[in-house]
Amino acid sequence: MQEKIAVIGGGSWGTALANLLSDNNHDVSLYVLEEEVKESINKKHENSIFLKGIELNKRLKCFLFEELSADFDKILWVVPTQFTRDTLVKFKELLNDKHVIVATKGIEIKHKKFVHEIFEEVVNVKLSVLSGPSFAKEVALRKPTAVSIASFDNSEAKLWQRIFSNEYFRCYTLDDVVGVEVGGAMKNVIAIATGISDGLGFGNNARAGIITRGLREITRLGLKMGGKLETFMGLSGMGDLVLTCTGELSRNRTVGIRLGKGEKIEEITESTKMIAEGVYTVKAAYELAKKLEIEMPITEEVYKIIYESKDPQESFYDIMRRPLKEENI
Ligand SMILES: NC(=O)c1ccc[n+]([C@@H]2O[C@H](COP(=O)([O-])OP(=O)(O)OC[C@H]3O[C@@H](n4cnc5c(N)ncnc54)[C@H](O)[C@@H]3O)[C@@H](O)[C@H]2O)c1
Ligand SMILES: O=P(O)(O)OC[C@H](O)CO
Repeated sequence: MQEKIAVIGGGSWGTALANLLSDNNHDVSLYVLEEEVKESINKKHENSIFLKGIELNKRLKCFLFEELSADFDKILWVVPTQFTRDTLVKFKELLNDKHVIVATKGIEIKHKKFVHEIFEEVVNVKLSVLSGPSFAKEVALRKPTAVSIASFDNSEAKLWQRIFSNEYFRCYTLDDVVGVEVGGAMKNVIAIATGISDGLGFGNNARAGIITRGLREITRLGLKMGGKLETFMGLSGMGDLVLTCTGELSRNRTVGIRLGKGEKIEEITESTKMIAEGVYTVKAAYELAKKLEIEMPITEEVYKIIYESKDPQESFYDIMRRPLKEENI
């Protein structure tokens, strides 16, 4: 069935998903912040700022945020985490009671909330989340991709599964919103760590060690937050972690490589309009781990490298020199 869908957030991921939904013959309106993004999509069928060089479905229409109306009952949210609360407050009246799916990944620094928690605080909607190993560029190029869609209400997850799935995009449903969100947010932090390791010239052994011990940290936090163990072994857990820690398209991994090679975080973030969510999530996660008394040594060192200018090499040897322990605790 053809659906009328508003996509809010015209970065690379919002654009790629709006394009996918247009491929699925839905009537899609993409709402963006930047006038130049609107112009570029409507006139050239390309997002020349955030997804340069990829031809988009010609049926996709683009509008500015302020043009959003109450005319939609299905909404895809792809605004980066740190801007989600303020943007949501602006659109609150238009979103209440609607079917909303969130594809944003991260933890809010100010309130240390995951994105579904921000929604729960600000609006009253039927909420689902979409996450998993999915680089925007590959989805926009229609390369095969598999993701998770989670909702507290199984019929909502099934609704979005039908809307999104096609021959190049396969969606699996589950009920573990918390587990999916923790995996999606925290893999960005661990990807920065593997990038730093590679930037320092450490090898494959180090990268595999960080991925595996990183999954342990993610699982520890996720279980404490109420997520389910099996979710961390799935697409939004291990799947996205492996992709982001090893894929050359990852912005988070790239930030890490540049840090490992000695660049300062300010020069890295100022050099691009794209958002590497892990840079912000790590601060929230570091503080959350302290509050919840969870051991997260990789997260802690990434935090210190970014926010306390700690020498990356020293960080890695500090991780290695910790008291020895059993693996499965
Ligand atoms: N790009 C990917 O491959 C990918 C894949 C899966 C999930 N995600 C997640 O999707 C979310 C959106 O990221 P993206 O990759 O589409 O963005 P992006 O990095 O490509 O672009 C930056 C986005 O930030 C927006 N922005 C900047 N300032 C803003 C403000 N003040 N208020 C509101 N919006 C503002 C821009 O309009 C733009 O949409 C992130 O949580 C990201 O982790 C991205
Ligand atoms: O480019 P990154 O590091 O933001 O990762 C993008 C996606 O989250 C990968 O699933």
